[in-house]
Amino acid sequence: MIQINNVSKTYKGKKGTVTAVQNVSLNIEAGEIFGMIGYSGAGKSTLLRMLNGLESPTSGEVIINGQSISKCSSSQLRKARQKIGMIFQHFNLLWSRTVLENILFPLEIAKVSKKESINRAKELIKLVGLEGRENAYPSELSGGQKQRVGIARALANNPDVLLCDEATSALDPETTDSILSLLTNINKQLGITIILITHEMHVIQKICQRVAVMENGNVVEEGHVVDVFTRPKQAITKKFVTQIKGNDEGEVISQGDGKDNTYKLTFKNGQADQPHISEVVKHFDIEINILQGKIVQTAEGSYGTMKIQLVGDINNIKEAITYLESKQVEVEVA
Ligand SMILES: Nc1ncnc2c1ncn2[C@@H]1O[C@H](COP(=O)(O)OP(=O)(O)OP(=O)(O)O)[C@@H](O)[C@H]1O
Repeated sequence: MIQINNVSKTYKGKKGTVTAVQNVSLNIEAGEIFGMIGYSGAGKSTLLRMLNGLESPTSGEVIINGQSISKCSSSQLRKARQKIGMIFQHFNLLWSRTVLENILFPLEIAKVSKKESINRAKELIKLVGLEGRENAYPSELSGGQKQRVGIARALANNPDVLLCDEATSALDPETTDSILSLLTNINKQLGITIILITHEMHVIQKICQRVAVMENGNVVEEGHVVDVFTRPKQAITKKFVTQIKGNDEGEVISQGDGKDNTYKLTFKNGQADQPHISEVVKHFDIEINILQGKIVQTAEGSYGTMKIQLVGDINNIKEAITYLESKQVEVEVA
């Protein structure tokens, strides 16, 4: 649905040229929640703004639903933007307008009739959970409520895509979670493709199916969230994953006996919820000492890692490992 083909963006300033985005190529599927994570200055905002033509690439092309955003005329771009909603870290609401009037604004620009606009705005107010606050001004709302107005306004023209620019960075953790749940519901109910940028791995963990990691204008790693979490390749990705998992693989339960029979198990795709360990104990004549373990929940199901010691006959241990692997549990010598 969204193709980012070899896109670069450079800015020329007094101090020379800054390359904000460098040769980025990504494909985002319809209906996905796709996250881009990186530290400040990594190029996330620039890349996101190229998706709705707020910035144009120095080279490369952005195609949404078959239409080249980077090469279309300004009138085509205005029309295309109606199908690409955007929400912002600082909400960008019109302070002199009420909640209802803020949501009506994009409908006025799209020249939708007054009656239809009011019906649509009321529907959206219900969708984002702001019933009863229609006539409040932004200054009378909490941060979470302001972002709900931002979301309703972004959805006014029934977009196919919603771009989220650090949409929860100004919110406390609880409000962040409620806004992320709202975005998940919108994605499920309306089938809207969501692309979000963030510097918080928690946001990626909570709602994204796939993630791209950005550093110095480049996408350095990309994949399904569970895969990136369980097998981060780049140093920067490992740092982000540490935000969620901590520095170790979980709580140390036992030190073991120091013998060379320790294995690391990785459970993915919902396998963390299955009783594989107790099955192994039941069916194979071996003992298992659990040394360390951790389970993490993501939008795509839970995954976990566990360090165990297998004690018993070597052939039984081999059979137990084969059994675990047949259940899609990854086993490696720790
Ligand atoms: N309009 C501009 N003119 C010049 N340089 C710019 C401009 N916009 C961004 N940059 C530079 O491009 C690089 C990437 O910035 P960008 O805002 O895309 O990063 P980011 O990952 O979104 O970071 P942040 O979260 O801090 O906004 C930075 O070095 C920034 O200074």
